Amino acid sequence: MVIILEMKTEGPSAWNKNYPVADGDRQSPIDILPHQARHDPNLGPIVLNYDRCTSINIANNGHSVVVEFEDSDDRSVIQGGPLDNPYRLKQFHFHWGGKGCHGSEHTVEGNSYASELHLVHWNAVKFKTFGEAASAPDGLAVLGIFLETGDEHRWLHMITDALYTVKFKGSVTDFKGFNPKCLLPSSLHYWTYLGSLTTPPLHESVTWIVVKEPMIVSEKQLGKFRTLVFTGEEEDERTRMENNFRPPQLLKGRTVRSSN
Ligand SMILES: COc1cccc(N2C=Cc3cc(S(N)(=O)=O)sc3S2(=O)=O)c1
Ligand SMILES: [Zn+2]
Repeated sequence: MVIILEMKTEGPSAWNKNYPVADGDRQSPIDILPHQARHDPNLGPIVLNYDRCTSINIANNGHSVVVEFEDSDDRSVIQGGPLDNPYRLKQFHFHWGGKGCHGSEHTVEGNSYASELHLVHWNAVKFKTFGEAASAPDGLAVLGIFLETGDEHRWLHMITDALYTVKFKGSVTDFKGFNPKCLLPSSLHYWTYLGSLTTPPLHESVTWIVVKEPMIVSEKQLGKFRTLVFTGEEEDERTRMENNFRPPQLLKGRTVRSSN
């Protein structure tokens, strides 16, 4: 008798088995309804001080491609908007779909974008380490930027040209001198709400700041993200890295505020 144990990696709908917080009251992402967002005149502009940021490496962590930053001091921070103090840039990564499909995590009136960039920052004023901040209600601030397909993005090639070096899960290569400010759209008007990490451990520790204006990238540039694989080089399988997004979660009475 042959017993075949199919060890399928379980998707977002099964996360609540190992992470009960998946069914919590402030989960992310969400569907944003602009007309139901509360315009809050007290919400100031987002201020990004990235001029002295220090990128370290680019990696494939088996879920996404991540660029890590030096965060031992306040050399690159986000502040203003809904934040009470500066939050340090730790890393950024992307979520995307399959060919021709959409892959953003947040949606706007039920509409997805092709992809979504997350710039992850932590509250080093209140917490000693990123790990401590990542599990505290006011520990993280993630700036979300939608990616829409259109013309080629003039600076995104600096990332897509490096993707072949991190094709496999667990690969890391040097990635110095990159400033993510070059990826931002011209306007930083935003929606903000209290939410969570969108992948396990799904900690409800994120003040989300979702920028309204998408950055425009070409289909060709986006296609390069799909040359990555979820699997390690030593594994037999080569599972294309795509559709690494969590679908929208219940709002559960939360208010989304709009900068204007
Ligand atoms: C102890 O907590 C830790 C320690 C190390 C890493 C993480 N993370 C895991 C998932 C995750 C998901 C993010 S998203 N898509 O909402 O922007 S950001 C992020 S993380 O903070 O890097 C948490
Ligand atoms: Zn993310």
